[in-house]
Amino acid sequence: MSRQSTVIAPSILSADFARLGEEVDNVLAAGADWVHFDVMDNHYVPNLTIGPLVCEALRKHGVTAPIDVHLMVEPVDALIPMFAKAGATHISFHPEASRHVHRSIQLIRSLGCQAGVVLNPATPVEVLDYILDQLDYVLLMSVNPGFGGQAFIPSTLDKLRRVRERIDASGSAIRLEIDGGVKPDNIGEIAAAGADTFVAGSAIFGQPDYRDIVARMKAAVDAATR
Ligand SMILES: O=C(CO)[C@@H](O)[C@H](O)COP(=O)(O)O
Repeated sequence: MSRQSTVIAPSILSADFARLGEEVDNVLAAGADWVHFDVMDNHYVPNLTIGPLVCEALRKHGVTAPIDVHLMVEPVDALIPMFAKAGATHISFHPEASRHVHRSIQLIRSLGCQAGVVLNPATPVEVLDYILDQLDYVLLMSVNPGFGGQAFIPSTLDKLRRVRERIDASGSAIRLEIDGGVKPDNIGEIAAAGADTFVAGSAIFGQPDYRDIVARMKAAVDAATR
């Protein structure tokens, strides 16, 4: 398996927004690798969150870590340049929300960002067939998008294995990211099924000790993949 290095990407959806800069500083100082930035439009998903201004504010605050923007919006193309300008390093979108998926991927890459597509729990993996060679990462949703704090959908494990097979067969360094219901007690089996990049919101934010929870997650991944 051509697994990439382990990345823990806390979803700021579960952070205290009144203290966002401090929350992000603390979680990065605790050993997290990326900032996962959930953008919801109350149209593609039934919730409304944050936009490029907040991404830019984190950069101005001094955040230098990768910012992994997950667009849960429809349509997607107009927001891509705005997030690239605001400091996003990674931008992913849902294929159902773009009329021209290949074009949206090319747009992300043309702006110097890493491009990902996001598969909902009911989106078939075959959607990757004609775009995998254009992607830097695939994000599998293990909950229905729109809210933090939901339970991991178990059938995602089989889907992870199927996507991992496709990535390995491609021979390319494509990351496999998982998002939704990731906790210290299931991250090991999720890693064993093929994920290397782990989004976790409610499991991290709100915990008394970010360093402890991030370390426990990384240790569980190591134990499951060594
Ligand atoms: O994109 C989403 C939800 O749509 C996720 O990023 C969640 O925010 C993850 O939260 P937890 O399931 O880890 O609490």
